[in-house]
Amino acid sequence: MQDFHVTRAQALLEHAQEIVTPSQVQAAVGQVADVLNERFKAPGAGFPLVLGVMGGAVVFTGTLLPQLDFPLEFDYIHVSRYGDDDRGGQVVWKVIPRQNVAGRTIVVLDDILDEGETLAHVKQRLLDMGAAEVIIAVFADKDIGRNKPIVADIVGLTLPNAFVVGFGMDVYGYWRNLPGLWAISPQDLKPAEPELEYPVPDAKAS
Ligand SMILES: O=P(O)(O)OC[C@H]1O[C@H](OP(=O)(O)OP(=O)(O)O)[C@H](O)[C@@H]1O
Ligand SMILES: Nc1nc2[nH]cnc2c(=O)[nH]1
Repeated sequence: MQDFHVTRAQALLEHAQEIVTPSQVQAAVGQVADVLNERFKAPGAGFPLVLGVMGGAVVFTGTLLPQLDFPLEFDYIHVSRYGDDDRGGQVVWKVIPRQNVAGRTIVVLDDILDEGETLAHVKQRLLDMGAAEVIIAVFADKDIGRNKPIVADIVGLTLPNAFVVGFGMDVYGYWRNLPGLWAISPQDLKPAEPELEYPVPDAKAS
């Protein structure tokens, strides 16, 4: 069983292409830190609650936090839309915000803004809970060639429209630990579900 995972993980990486080197990754995180430090350096800029969106943001969050030089409070939320798949589905909350967010400035950290469904949902939930301001900072924004339901306030780097792994991002649970970013070969992604030609009859009717 363990051999199966090792072989599968290695095969996925063998066909993948490195698109962002580890040093480019670090430079992008540094840029996000600079923008946040500038934003919160002024006296009276506030005491933000920084929320990392687990699990993908774990590496981005851990790399960024020590580069922030202003007083902050940290916690995490856990939301998933992809699970172990390479396509998004419903947004599933695993850990909701535990700190009181009412009246606070919240900085949300996530690894990637892809179709934007996850962060649009997160932002709306925080605003519904009374957050005064929600600043969205993402390590990467994917260029998907169409409008998204949310725009990030701070972006480390922009990625081409490919399924990427590394720096916290996984493919089928593998390779969150890579220090650079790799584009998975389309041949290794699951084929799309075929469109149904006929509607499935409702089992409860009849
Ligand atoms: O913009 P979207 O299309 O909504 O996708 C972006 C989300 O997808 C990833 O999470 P995922 O659901 O894969 O969970 P994970 O963080 O545990 O990997 C990533 O961490 C973002 O939160
Ligand atoms: N690993 C990974 N997770 C994602 N979630 C949304 N887009 C992506 C992606 O390109 N890679």
